[in-house]
Amino acid sequence: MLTVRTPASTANLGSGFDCLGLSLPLATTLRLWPAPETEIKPLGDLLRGTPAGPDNYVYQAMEVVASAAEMPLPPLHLEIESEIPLARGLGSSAAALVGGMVAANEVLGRPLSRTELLNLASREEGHPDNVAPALLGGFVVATFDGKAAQPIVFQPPETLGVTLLIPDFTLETAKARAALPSEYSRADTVHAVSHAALTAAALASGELDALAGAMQDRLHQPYRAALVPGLERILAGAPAHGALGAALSGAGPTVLCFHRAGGSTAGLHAFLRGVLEAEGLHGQVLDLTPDREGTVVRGTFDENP
Ligand SMILES: Nc1ncnc2c1ncn2[C@@H]1O[C@H](COP(=O)(O)OP(=O)(O)OP(=O)(O)O)[C@@H](O)[C@H]1O
Ligand SMILES: N[C@@H](CCO)C(=O)O
Repeated sequence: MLTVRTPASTANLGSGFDCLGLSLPLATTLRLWPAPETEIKPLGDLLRGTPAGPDNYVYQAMEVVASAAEMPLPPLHLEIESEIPLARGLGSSAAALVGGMVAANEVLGRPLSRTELLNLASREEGHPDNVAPALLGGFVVATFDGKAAQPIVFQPPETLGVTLLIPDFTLETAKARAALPSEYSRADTVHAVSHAALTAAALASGELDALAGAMQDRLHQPYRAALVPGLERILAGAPAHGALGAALSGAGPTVLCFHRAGGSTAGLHAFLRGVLEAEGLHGQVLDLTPDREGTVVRGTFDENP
C-alpha cells in the first residue's frame, strides 16, 4: 500500500501575500493500492460532502500529473483522510492537491521531479505559498512567475510556537480573494514589500521580537476583516496577551498567532476565546509547533493492504 501524508499550511503571515508559508502538523493522508476499478473513498467527518468519484479534488490532482507525464493512471483504490478543516485558511486544498500529485507521481514510477511537481501545483493553485510548504515542509519563501516557482525553505526556530483560532464557519478562498482591490498605492506597496521581507528575516534569524511589527499588513487583511468578525480586535490585541505576532491565516477565517514555544499560552487562549464569544461565534483554539517534513511517502503502490 502506498501512503502519502501532506501537511496543512498557513500562508501570508501578514504582508507576505502569496509568497510566505509555514507548514503545520495537521495532515491529509492518502492510501492507495491497485484495484480492478477505480474507487475513491473520502473518510471521516471533515471530508463529509466531498465527492466520492473522479471529480474529487485529490483524484483531479492525480490526473493533472498523469496528463503532464502523458501516462494513464491505472485503476486504483484511493482512501482520503484529513485532519485539516476545509476552507478555513489552513491549506486544505493545497494539501489535497500536493498529496494527489505526489501520489500519482509515485503510482506512475516518478516521471516528474519535485521541482516539476511544485511548478504544476503552483499553477493549479495560482500561487505557491501553501503548496510549497505542503510539499517541502518548514518555512518557505517563494516567488512564482505563472510557470515556475522559486522556493527557499528553512526550518523555523525551535522557539517558535503557533496558536490557531479556527472558527466554525468556512470562507472559500475565491470569495476572500474577490474582496481585494486590483491596484494599490505606492505607499501600500512599499509597506507590503518591507513588512514581508522583515517577517522572513525575523523567522530566518530567530529575532522573534521583530514579528509583531513585521506582521503588520495593508494588502489583504483590512479588506478581509468584514468577512472575519473579530479579526481587527485580535490583530490589535494579541501582542498584549502574549503573542509574538498575529495574522489572518491564508484567506481566513483562521487567525494565527505566534508564541514562544514552552511559554504559557493561557492568557492568549482566554483572549481569543473572549473575542470569539463576543462575536457570537464558536471555534477551537489549538497550540502547535511547525511541521518540518513536508509531504512524506511510505510504502509502494504494488502492495495490497
Ligand atoms: N481532502 C480533500 N478532498 C477533496 N476536496 C478537498 C480536500 N481538501 C480540500 N478540498 C477542496 O478544497 C476546498 C477548500 O479550498 P479553499 O482554497 O477554499 O480553502 P483552504 O485551502 O482550506 O484555505 P486556504 O487556501 O485559505 O489556506 C474545499 O471546499 C474542497 O472543495
Ligand atoms: N495567499 C492566498 C492564500 C490562500 O490560498 C490568499 O491569501 O488568498
